[in-house]
Amino acid sequence: MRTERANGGGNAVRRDPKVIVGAAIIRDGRVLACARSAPPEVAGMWEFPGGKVEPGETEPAALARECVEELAVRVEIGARIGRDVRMAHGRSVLKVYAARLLHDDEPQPLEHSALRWLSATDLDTVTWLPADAPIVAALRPLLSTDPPPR
Ligand SMILES: Nc1nc2c([nH]c(=O)n2[C@H]2C[C@H](O)[C@@H](COP(=O)(O)OP(=O)(O)OP(=O)(O)O)O2)c(=O)[nH]1
Repeated sequence: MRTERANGGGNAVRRDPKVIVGAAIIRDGRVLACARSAPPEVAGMWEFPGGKVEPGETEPAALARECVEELAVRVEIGARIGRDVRMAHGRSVLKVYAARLLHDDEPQPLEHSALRWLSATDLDTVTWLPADAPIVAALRPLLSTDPPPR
């Protein structure tokens, strides 16, 4: 969907919403949650790794790039999780994809203040960014309800 806004001459111009992609990296029935370190308004809230899709970039390519930049991991991108989530009064849209780690890469918190692997029963123990709520709900059935391995 596109949004309409008037330009300086009073004509309507169409502007596509900015696409933000997130990766729900799942390993052993747990999803990787990342605590934002900035900006201050959302620091300490949890999200899926990802970011803005750059011009000319596909959504999976953007996710692969962001996972290297933020976590130093290589990932395979899978199916969409949940629906498109409109943010910022429709100026941006969040799209989350399932992902799995490749080559036994281990995520490093290069840009986040903390990382956690969450099972279905752990999902509500962190405060997610508000836009992530429908994604978290859609993710829950895909995760383990088992207690963590000892
Ligand atoms: N990565 C990510 N961003 C999310 C999620 N949920 C959510 O509301 N957002 C919002 C927070 C930010 O306003 C925006 C993503 O911006 P960002 O700053 O992480 O993106 P980026 O890495 O491309 O940013 P930049 O370096 O270009 O500034 O989307 C989520 O689960 N993952």
